[in-house]
Amino acid sequence: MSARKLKVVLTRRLPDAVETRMRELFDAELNLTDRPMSRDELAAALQRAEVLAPTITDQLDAELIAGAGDQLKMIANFGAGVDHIDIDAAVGRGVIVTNTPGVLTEDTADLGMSLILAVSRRIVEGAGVVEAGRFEGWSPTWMCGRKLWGKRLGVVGMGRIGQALARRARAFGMQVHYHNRKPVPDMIAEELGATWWDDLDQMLARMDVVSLNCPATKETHHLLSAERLARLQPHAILVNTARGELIDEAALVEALDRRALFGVGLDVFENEPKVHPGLLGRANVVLLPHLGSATLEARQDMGDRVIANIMTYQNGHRPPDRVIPAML
Ligand SMILES: NC(=O)C1=CN([C@@H]2O[C@H](COP(=O)(O)OP(=O)(O)OC[C@H]3O[C@@H](n4cnc5c(N)ncnc54)[C@H](O)[C@@H]3O)[C@@H](O)[C@H]2O)C=CC1
Ligand SMILES: O=C(O)C(=O)CO
Repeated sequence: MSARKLKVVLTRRLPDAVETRMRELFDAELNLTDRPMSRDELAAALQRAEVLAPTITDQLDAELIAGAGDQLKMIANFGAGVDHIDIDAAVGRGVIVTNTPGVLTEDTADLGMSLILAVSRRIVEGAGVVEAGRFEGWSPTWMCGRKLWGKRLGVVGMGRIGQALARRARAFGMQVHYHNRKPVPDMIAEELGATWWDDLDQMLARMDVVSLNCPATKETHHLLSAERLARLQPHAILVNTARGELIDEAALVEALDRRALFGVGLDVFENEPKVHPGLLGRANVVLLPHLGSATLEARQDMGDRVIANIMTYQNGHRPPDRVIPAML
């Protein structure tokens, strides 16, 4: 391939070092305002970019992709999840889509474990009591949460992050169970002492903690429907660091109203950044603003990964993180 630099359009600010490197390597157009692009702005960017480098909040649906100019060759996503991109539409037009898996795995798993700990041990609620000056002294029966040691964790989606979470949970003495499209290789199952459940409904009914770690796809939309939420045990904890669309949020609020769960920890929401009002103000619900990959290190690594994908393409090779419809 020629030494000509590719025209790369970034939809948001990225870490400084990533932007600097992008400018060195490519004909990079930065979004210095950091204001998310409107649909019209995205459509216009798709008319001039050879490579669009969007983030997970840019909705690139079939209509937008169909309207892209012929110069568009690649969508190099800053983020692991690609549910905001119509992959079929892109691939159908010969546009390569890449993402940034792996480099945010440990950080997102840390956050998942933090949510499990925060909900089970009532950490946010307890901190609020002290902060409000309402701590009146230790009591044998006050503010008791749930023990994790020896309890069952059910991971839904035993991929990179699911496995990294399972490793952490093992260190906390939990027994690992999982539901995945297919069982993980024996070596990994053995390392994690993990039990595979073909039937999600059956697994949900037996877990003490359930963590969602699969991508948002047509198949996983409202995977935790009202019916499935009703299968959870009343002492169960539900944590979601994957995508909000996996849970029917209105049904979750009803389940919380019925005290059908011990507690919930969410990093992602169905209509992000909107949060269902019924989730707010509850002592047993911990809500975070989509912080899974929010470490300086992960964000730098994600940027490096975007650059590696574009560079590989610019050099005439197959980008390492190419997303193909069959993977989803
Ligand atoms: N909160 C945050 O900031 C972050 C959230 N994420 C989300 O986490 C998701 C998972 O990321 P990775 O672990 O890196 O992906 P991955 O591709 O390594 O793992 C996903 C797993 O889910 C499984 N899966 C897919 N469909 C399923 C279904 N219908 N039922 C059961 N299992 C199913 C796959 O077989 C795979 O094992 C991403 O797609 C993204 O949406 C990723 C990074 C950060
Ligand atoms: O990468 C992703 O999919 C996220 O949700 C944020 O890093």
